[in-house]
Amino acid sequence: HIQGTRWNKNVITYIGRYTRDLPRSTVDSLVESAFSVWARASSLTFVRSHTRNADIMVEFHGDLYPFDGPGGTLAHAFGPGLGAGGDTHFDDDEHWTAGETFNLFVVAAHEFGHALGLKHSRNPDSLMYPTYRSSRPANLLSREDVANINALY
Ligand SMILES: COc1ccc(S(=O)(=O)[C@H](CC(=O)O)C(F)F)cc1
Ligand SMILES: [Zn+2]
Ligand SMILES: [Zn+2]
Repeated sequence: HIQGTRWNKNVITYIGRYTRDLPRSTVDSLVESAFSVWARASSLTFVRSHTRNADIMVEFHGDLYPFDGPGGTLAHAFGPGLGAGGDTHFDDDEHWTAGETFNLFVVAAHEFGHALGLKHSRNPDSLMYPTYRSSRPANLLSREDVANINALY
């Protein structure tokens, strides 16, 4: 993945595609909530765009461009940059839910961390810890996550 360092702006646009697992309105609200996790903790704002030249393209892919079937890699994201930079893809071979496994909000919040330039954390309490756990605390971000996004922006 093209791992950039950071976006050189604070207003970041995104445009979303959909999965058959959930209603479109649910995907919209889970994606928006996942962005707001980072917006609340930083000086960043996220604006949904309706033109294809958004910074972050949120996609679901599986069949044509398979990830690895159910389980394994759930999603991946490109680091900040032009073109594919920031784009975030979810494995549509997973079962995406608004509740248990796999929770789209939790996975999206983690991926958007990568799309903003964050790497993995070794702290199991951090959102940026590389392992998915459905039982997430209410406050998704650890103090380390908040410190890391503010060190970058
Ligand atoms: C908490 O959010 C996630 C945890 C683990 C993953 S993952 O298992 O898909 C991970 C991909 C990633 O760290 O983004 C693995 F390397 F494939 C995605 C989101
Ligand atoms: Zn992809
Ligand atoms: Zn990750």
